[in-house]
Amino acid sequence: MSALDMNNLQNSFQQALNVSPGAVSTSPTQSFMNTIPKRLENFNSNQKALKPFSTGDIKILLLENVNQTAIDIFKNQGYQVDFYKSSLPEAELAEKIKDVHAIGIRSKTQLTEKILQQAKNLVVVGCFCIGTNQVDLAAAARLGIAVFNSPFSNSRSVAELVIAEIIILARQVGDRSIELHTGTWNKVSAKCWEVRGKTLGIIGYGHIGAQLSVLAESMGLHVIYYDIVTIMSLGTAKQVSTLDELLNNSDFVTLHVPETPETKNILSAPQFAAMKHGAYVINASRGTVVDIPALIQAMKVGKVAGAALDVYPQEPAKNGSGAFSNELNKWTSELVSLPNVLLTPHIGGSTEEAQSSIGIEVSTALSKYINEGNSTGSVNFPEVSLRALKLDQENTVRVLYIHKNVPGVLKTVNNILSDHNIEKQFSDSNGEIAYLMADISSVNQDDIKLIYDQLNETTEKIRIRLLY
Ligand SMILES: NC(=O)c1ccc[n+]([C@@H]2O[C@H](COP(=O)([O-])OP(=O)(O)OC[C@H]3O[C@@H](n4cnc5c(N)ncnc54)[C@H](O)[C@@H]3O)[C@@H](O)[C@H]2O)c1
Ligand SMILES: O=C(O)CC[C@@H](O)C(=O)O
Repeated sequence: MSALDMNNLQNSFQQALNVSPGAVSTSPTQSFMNTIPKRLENFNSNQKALKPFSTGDIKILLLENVNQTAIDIFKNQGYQVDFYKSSLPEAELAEKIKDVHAIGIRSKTQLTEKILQQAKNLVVVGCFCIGTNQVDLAAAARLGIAVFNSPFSNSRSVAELVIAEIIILARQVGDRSIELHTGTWNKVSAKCWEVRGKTLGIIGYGHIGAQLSVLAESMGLHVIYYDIVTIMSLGTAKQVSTLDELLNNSDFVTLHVPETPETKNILSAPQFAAMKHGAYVINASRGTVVDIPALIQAMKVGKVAGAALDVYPQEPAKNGSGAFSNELNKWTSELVSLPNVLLTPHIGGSTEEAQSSIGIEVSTALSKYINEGNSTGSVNFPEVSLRALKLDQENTVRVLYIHKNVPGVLKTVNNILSDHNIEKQFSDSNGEIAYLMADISSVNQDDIKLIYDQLNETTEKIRIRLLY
């Protein structure tokens, strides 16, 4: 197809884009055509650089100080990048997200259904972290918005922090350091312990729990773990069948579970009562999993001898003095007054290594989804991908059709596509939605307009994207 044809097609689809914003990504504009030589350096010689339209049209909003590696990768794709070091207040987020095609967040930004419904052009969300509880995944799927995260790039960082905290709590290093910073020399060994031979209880034996298990055993700790699924143990770690069994037998209890309705206050007064006297509690998962007022009470009576917290029910939107206060969590001043309490500002995954690999991993996944429709690794979409189109496949269009997962859709869609030459096709479903990807060859400008118009009339469509 000539560049002139592309332009004509672009213009006609631009009207479509205006009529149903976000319903279609159209052919590349002339600006895209001019950038093909540059883009080809990213692809092997005969792979076609698939773009929804001129990448200069793609707008990406990055919040919460997403790593520079991601900014570089998106800019290298030619996308427009709008970057903020912090999360945004809801009203400002609603304004900024209105016309972007992709948004990158970390753990603070809440992408509710209400916010997502206002993002008319949004096709993809990147959680530059592990947790995805901050996104209404089901609502995103219903709106045809794919969500990607980084499933384990910061697991090691969290595990190393927890190992450090086990020792710091057992030796009361935090208090000794604070005392010495203020001139007090307090050389004591009372209630200070080696960790070798002690028992670490891990609640949630996933990526982080397992990493921690190996590190803990190398320090001479015995490891037991509780999980809602049966998981093969590493080393000599043992899975226990109830949470109570873990609590009764652990000297250190650490939480590595996601934020779910079931994990809310998984440690509260009854659980603290079930613990060994003088046990230690570590939480680097989500702030909602520990009932902190109950923890404070357990510490006041000596049942819990120390605690390390990296996450909190409410956390500041950005760095700054005075940000962590009773206004945010009413028990703050009580918590900070307790001895042997180690508080960190959600830095479990905050290492150069973790943030750099997360930036690369998630930005690459988003770029592949925007440019090729590849949803492999998505946390809320069917995982669909097709091999890349080749440069010599110039009259081929890639159809991306996200639809309600109801019977009869594939028949309708294939009736539309089978009037043309379907070179390859793949579809899969996941809960309420399904995703079909098809490469249609030997098409001209009229064919593509017809395919779009016919698909756009189907009642089950959620979102259509056409890529060249
Ligand atoms: N502090 C930080 O900076 C930081 C960094 C990374 C992850 N996190 C948090 O840690 C959590 C865990 O991370 P991960 O990568 O190990 O996740 P993961 O999904 O690999 O592992 C979570 C484990 O918890 C188990 N689980 C779920 N519900 C449970 C329950 N009710 N009781 C017991 N076990 C349960 C799961 O079966 C799974 O094995 C993430 O969801 C995230 O919220 C925090
Ligand atoms: O980097 C963050 O803000 C979140 C880190 C962590 O909680 C995660 O979910 O990976």
